[in-house]
Amino acid sequence: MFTMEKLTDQILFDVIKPRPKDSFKGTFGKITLVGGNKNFGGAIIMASTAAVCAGAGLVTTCTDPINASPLHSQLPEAMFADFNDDEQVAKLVEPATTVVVGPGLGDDQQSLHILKNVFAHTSNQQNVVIDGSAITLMAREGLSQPAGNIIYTPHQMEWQRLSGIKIADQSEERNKAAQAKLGATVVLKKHHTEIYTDDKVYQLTIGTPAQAVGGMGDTLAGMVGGFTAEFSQHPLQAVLAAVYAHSAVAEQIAESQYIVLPHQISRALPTFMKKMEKGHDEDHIGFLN
Ligand SMILES: NC(=O)C1=CN([C@@H]2O[C@H](COP(=O)(O)OP(=O)(O)OC[C@H]3O[C@@H](n4cnc5c(N)ncnc54)[C@H](OP(=O)(O)O)[C@@H]3O)[C@@H](O)[C@H]2O)[C@@H](O)CC1
Ligand SMILES: Nc1ncnc2c1ncn2[C@@H]1O[C@H](COP(=O)(O)OP(=O)(O)O)[C@@H](O)[C@H]1O
Ligand SMILES: [Mg+2]
Repeated sequence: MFTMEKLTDQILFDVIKPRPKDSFKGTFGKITLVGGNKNFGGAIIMASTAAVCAGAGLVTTCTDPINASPLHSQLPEAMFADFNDDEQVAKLVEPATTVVVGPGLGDDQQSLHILKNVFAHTSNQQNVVIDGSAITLMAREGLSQPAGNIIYTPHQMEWQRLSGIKIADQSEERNKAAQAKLGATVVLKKHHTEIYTDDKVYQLTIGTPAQAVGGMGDTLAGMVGGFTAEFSQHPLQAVLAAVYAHSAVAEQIAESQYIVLPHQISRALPTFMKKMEKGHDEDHIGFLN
């Protein structure tokens, strides 16, 4: 048996620091997100919003062209590329600090083609966040894991598809063994999300059913992408901080709302992170206040 390490707000203070004065957007990483077919444009827009609001330096969204105007009307900070243009996607994937693939990608032949193209152009220097449809497609098609520091963000059914472990059988021990085989970080999303890494298993002890809303995981994928791009010196710490911040902000919003809209978490992030950069102080009664 492994003992899960419970995450605390310390992870936020460890990761979120004042920005160096001598910096520019390139200091905070480039992120390329790929997803959002004709039906699931919202997913990649939510992921991209999370990445921008988390503070990634430059954000590019590769998606179906039908999503270009909705993307820009919500988020002019993001650049757009057509996810069907293999060459352009390759050019955007290669230099990225972090690639996020899967939110709303879909699971048809076009989605599979796009995923294979992305996987062919990642490298070991990059963080690659694999979410949603990309996990489902990998499992169904038996695709090899691409190069990179791989971070999977499955919900329990996606993890069942990827690991072969039925939801009812997803024990810490079995999950850890499956993670070790993959050699990747696995963020197993649920109430009290678990993060499986090479060395340790971490557990989130915050989070609320007010988060059980479509798009909540898309938002997390964008935050994990944003944090790993921005805080790229410590990619694992960045993943843990993103998971923690996602639910900490949600809890704060849920104090006055029955449900939390995923984009509200993203929009609250700049203010939340400003509080975190100050670290603990004597007035620190709880960062939620
Ligand atoms: N606005 C948008 O554009 C949105 C786009 N989205 C995009 O849609 C794509 C498909 O993703 P997906 O998660 O919706 O579907 P899929 O992978 O088939 O899994 C669902 C199946 O698994 C089952 N299930 C069992 N346990 C579960 C658990 N703990 N958590 C979740 N599911 C669980 C579940 O059971 P049921 O709920 O039916 O009882 C059902 O049978 C993906 O690319 C995503 O990014 C969404 O983010 C929504 C907003
Ligand atoms: N009851 C709950 N308590 C805490 N967190 C939850 C709860 N239900 C869902 N979540 C969170 O919401 C997110 C759902 O992810 P996912 O199913 O991939 O959503 P989507 O694909 O619709 O964006 C995860 O981060 C999960 O931990
Ligand atoms: Mg999801």
